[in-house]
Amino acid sequence: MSTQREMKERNPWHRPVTIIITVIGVIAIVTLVTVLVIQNRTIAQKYKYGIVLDAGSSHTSLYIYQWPAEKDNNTGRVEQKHHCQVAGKGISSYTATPYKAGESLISCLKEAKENIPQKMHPETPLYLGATAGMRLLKLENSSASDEVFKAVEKTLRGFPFSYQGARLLAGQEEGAFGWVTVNYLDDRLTQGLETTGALDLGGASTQISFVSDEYNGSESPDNAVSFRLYGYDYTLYTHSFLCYGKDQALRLALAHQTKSGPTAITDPCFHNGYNETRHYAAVYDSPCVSDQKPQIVSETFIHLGGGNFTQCQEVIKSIFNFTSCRYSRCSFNGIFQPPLQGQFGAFSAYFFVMNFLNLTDTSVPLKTVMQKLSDYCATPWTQIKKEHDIPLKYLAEYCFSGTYILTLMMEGYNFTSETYSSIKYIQKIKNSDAGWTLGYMLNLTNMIPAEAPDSPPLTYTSYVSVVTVMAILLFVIFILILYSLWPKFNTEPKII
Ligand SMILES: Nc1ncnc2c1ncn2[C@@H]1O[C@H](COP(=O)(O)OP(=O)(O)O)[C@@H](O)[C@H]1O
Ligand SMILES: [Ca+2]
Repeated sequence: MSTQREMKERNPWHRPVTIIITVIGVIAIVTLVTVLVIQNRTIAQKYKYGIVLDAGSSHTSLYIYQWPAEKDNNTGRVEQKHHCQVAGKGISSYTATPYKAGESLISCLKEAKENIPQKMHPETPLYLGATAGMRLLKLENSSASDEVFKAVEKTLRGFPFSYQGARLLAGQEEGAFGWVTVNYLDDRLTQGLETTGALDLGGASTQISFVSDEYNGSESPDNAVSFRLYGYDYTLYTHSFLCYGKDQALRLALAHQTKSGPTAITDPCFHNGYNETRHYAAVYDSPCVSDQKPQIVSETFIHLGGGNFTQCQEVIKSIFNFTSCRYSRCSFNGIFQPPLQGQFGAFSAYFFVMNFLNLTDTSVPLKTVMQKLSDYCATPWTQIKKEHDIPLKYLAEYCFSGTYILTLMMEGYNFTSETYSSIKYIQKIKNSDAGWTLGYMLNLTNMIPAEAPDSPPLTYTSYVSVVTVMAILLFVIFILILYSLWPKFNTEPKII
């Protein structure tokens, strides 16, 4: 009995005061860690938003981006939250009724209102950028393009967002912002890693953008875009070929085949059995081909399919001009291009077309890719129609588009069977679409700083772990000190 009492008295853990201190200590640590975690999480859950409308030649898309509010103006990841495809054609097709170009955007803007918390609407920037369709319209009829912009602006101003303007993007901007998007999403810019080139194929224009050690902007300065991003300097080579998007390239190919004004053509880029009557006026209704219009023999011609990949390649080659180059080297049409360098991301129509054709795997030898495409082009139209349930207008064009893509890359840009594997067909990177819109918004909101921002030395997880471990350690030390002093505490009451 007395030994038990002695032991109890010697062991401080049996004293109520020790138990109370321990409980208080544990509560303190739990509270500290909980406060840390909750405090940080509440901030991280608050988002800011931005909206960009991509008014392309074939259609308009609305993108909503979001980023954590406290990482504003910092390296915080901006990501795509929502995408809405506007019904109908691109805004440049509404020349006869410009107000309808504005109206066409309403349903996507309403969707945007639903996808962004109401209290954030007034501080959400809203941008519209128009590309090659509007570039062509401006060339053709500049007052019509002004009317379309006015109509679109009127609609955009009618929404509660912070309207930042609707404008025509220059080809260099379209190429450069596509490059920024790809490299931002791949996290190459903050790290100063070797960048990825960007290949964008639209309906009316196509862009190529990459960094080459052999290009500093002195030769053909129009192709240079210089940036300082996160403390690293870049001089980008970029070029946008107007009329070489896949829809205008098809017009160029048709124009080449109807030079003499025939009543029928057998087009090797369309399937055997394909047979459509086309109006000369419709084919030549674009500034890309209007000057090549033959003296009209008849109003229409019959467009027949020949289904021959090799001959299709020859037709497509003839829409490129390789004869003149006043620089050290050129891609085509006398446009300077430095040697290709590094990896490339090929997006928008590059992806749609190659994905449809099941040809996105670039580790497959180019010869095999060409053989598969050749087989596809040689498949009769009746069989193609049976095998695929998509609108016939699009279905008919995949042989042409696939052949155009390979010819543009190999003959136009000078990729080889060796460098073909440096191309990756991409649609999205980490859930955000590859395209110029994200880069455009990052630039206009100053979200990519020129200098590397001062980042906290620890990541969030390491920070919480260090604080927790330190708190526990301090508590243990405190208890040990208390324990070592305990005999003194105990002796006095014993004497009494
Ligand atoms: N699912 C798809 N399959 C094939 N082509 C597509 C698909 N979706 C979009 N496209 C094509 O991608 C191109 C997009 O071009 P767009 O951005 O509208 O023009 P631009 O960039 O020249 O202004 C168009 O040729 C359009 O037909
Ligand atoms: Ca586009």
